[in-house]
Amino acid sequence: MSIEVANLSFSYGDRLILDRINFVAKDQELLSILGPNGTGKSTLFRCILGLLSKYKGKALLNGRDIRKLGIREMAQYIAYIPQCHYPSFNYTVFDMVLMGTTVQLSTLSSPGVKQRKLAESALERLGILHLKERGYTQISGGERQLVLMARALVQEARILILDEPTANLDFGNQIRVLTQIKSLAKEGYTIIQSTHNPDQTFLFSDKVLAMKDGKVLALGPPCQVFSQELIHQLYGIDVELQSLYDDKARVCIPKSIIEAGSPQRFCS
Ligand SMILES: Nc1ncnc2c1ncn2[C@@H]1O[C@H](COP(=O)(O)OP(=O)(O)OP(=O)(O)O)[C@@H](O)[C@H]1O
Repeated sequence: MSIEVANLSFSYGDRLILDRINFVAKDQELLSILGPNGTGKSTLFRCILGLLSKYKGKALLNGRDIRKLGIREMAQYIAYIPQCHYPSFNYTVFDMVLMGTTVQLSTLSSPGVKQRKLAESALERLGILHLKERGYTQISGGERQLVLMARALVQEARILILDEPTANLDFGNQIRVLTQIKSLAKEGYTIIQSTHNPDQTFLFSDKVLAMKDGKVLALGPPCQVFSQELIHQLYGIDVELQSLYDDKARVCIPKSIIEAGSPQRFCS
């Protein structure tokens, strides 16, 4: 399954937010979108999902205009995890996940043994089976994010669009979730995520789209895209980019902090 965005531009009123965005995400690919706050990442997702439809250019799913897909068809292909999610009712975690299976069911039928097993195994895969009977509104923000991830998995859509999936997670869960996301891509999913962490983006992504002020600054494999200049362009921060483990990892070290550090703090 592929998502292609071609010359997509979008404005809120007369304020241009997205300016001729182009990229393709294919199956077995984890594409990470990196860019400062307010640069248009969520807006881009909302355009791709057809939640904002008055854009110029194209957003295509396997060559088809996504705006022409019905809601049900869309849910069969694309699962979306937004940045924030506030349910109005305190469903149990298990029911929240089970709701993700409804797209597989015909009208008026309810989830059965197969769907319940799917929900259990998704909770297990993400290490949150112990939360199963808890109320969704009574768990932490990070735990909720993991539940939404489980719900996206049981939807069995082959394209995942994830808006900052690790934003509220502790370091261990960030790595666990990114590892799961990466392994889903290897299994054949097409995954597009937004992120604010350059080091993790380098480590986990197959492709990176760097954007600022609604424009694409760079697009390509992390080893080609990542540079000190790019980080400076994106965030206005001077970094030293340290390459580790035969360039399997690159770590951004803010120069100003190192240069200003006292001998005591840095134990030298
Ligand atoms: N409904 C709206 N009406 C008008 N402007 C909006 C609306 N939603 C977002 N914006 C503006 O559009 C721009 C892009 O917002 P968007 O949420 O897409 O950025 P983002 O890159 O996802 O940011 P972040 O990393 O902080 O989540 C911002 O300047 C934002 O203030």
